[in-house]
Amino acid sequence: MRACATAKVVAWHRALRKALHSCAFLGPNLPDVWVPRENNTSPHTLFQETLQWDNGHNAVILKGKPIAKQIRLEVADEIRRMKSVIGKFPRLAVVLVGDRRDSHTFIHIKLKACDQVGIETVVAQLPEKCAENELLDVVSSFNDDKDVHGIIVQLPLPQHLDEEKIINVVSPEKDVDGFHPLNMGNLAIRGRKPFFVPCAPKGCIELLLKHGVEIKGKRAVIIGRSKIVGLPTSLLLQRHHATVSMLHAYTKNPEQITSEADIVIADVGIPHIVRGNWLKRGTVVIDMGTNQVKDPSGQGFHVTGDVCFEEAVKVASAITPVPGGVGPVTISMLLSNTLDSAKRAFGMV
Ligand SMILES: NC(=O)C1=CN([C@@H]2O[C@H](COP(=O)(O)OP(=O)(O)OC[C@H]3O[C@@H](n4cnc5c(N)ncnc54)[C@H](OP(=O)(O)O)[C@@H]3O)[C@@H](O)[C@H]2O)C=CC1
Ligand SMILES: Nc1nc(=O)c2c([nH]1)NC[C@@H]1CN(c3ccc(C(=O)N[C@@H](CCC(=O)O)C(=O)O)cc3)C=[N+]21
Repeated sequence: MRACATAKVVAWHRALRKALHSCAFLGPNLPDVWVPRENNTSPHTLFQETLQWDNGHNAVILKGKPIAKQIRLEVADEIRRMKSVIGKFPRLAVVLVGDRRDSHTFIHIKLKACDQVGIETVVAQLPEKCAENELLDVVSSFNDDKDVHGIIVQLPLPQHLDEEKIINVVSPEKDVDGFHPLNMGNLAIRGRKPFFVPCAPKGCIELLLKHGVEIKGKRAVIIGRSKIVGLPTSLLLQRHHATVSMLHAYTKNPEQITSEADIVIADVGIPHIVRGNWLKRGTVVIDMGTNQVKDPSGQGFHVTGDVCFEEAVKVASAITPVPGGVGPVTISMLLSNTLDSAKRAFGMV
């Protein structure tokens, strides 16, 4: 009886592997130099729009939405086949503490995207003043739940909670954010493969590659060194053989350093801190900033980047918009990481 059941499972897995064979891109994916997905049916020009100025300057607008959409279609397709062959699907656990309006917005975007591709979600919402042990227990219970394949703890956490302690408790094999020190450490060491690479940096590299921007040998400057974006982006760019400089709050004359860069990546969280005169003519600008600022009317909010787009677009050869640049690709990478995790749990890779 047991042998028969085992044979059936093996047959399922074989069938699923076969069914997935044509879609190689979503497996655990960190060669030393990360290549873009194989399903490259659309030339990168389809994702672009070029703005032309009277003085002959052109700037390509590096749109993220079409890239994000393509990834989502591919993820959805894999999940559909997974469901039909083995009757299983990925599940993501989302932990949200407190009531920050930006965290609520980001979680809403993530849950909606999961729903669209067939990833089931389970949300644990804790009050702002929750005890650290309460949060640790929630994370541990998701670690122990074999039907949960990915866990994210939305950051930042309220001040009284020790962020590092919480991140350390997330199982590295379910850490679809890629923030656990084991995953970050393996990303930092050349030749090693983390289970997961953080989503925003992955989105940034995907965007550059899909738009045909050469990284190897280029001078990249990252403004900001956070564990979510700046640090892992620097590690990924180094895997692609860029020469990377990191700028931070104590950097003197940042504009002088950025003006020597071929690629400038902003991850500060200060609206429009990067001005046109910080940039070399022809540079490529990736704006990771997603800052919610009040509308002039005082009624609502809108999202703006760390780069003064109106100035930068007149100098750069290519630039991401905010919104509609890296953000949507980041979300697609979360979907892709969650699918990878489920495939690993189901023995599909
Ligand atoms: N598009 C996407 O997918 C994502 C976007 N974001 C966005 O990125 C932005 C940054 O977020 P996050 O990384 O979490 O922020 P953090 O606050 O964690 O990090 C900000 C970084 O900016 C540096 N910094 C602060 N002030 C200056 C300054 N005047 N000059 C140079 N560097 C400075 C800090 O330096 P120091 O280390 O010295 O303090 C720090 O390293 C936010 O707008 C966020 O919403 C975040 C994640 C994903
Ligand atoms: N554990 C954890 N993981 C994260 O990945 C994480 C986090 N905490 N805390 C906050 C930051 C921020 N972040 C973004 C995700 C999507 C957009 C995004 O989709 N932006 C849209 C617009 C968003 C809007 O309209 O508000 C865009 O740029 O077009 C932006 C930013 C992930 N983060």
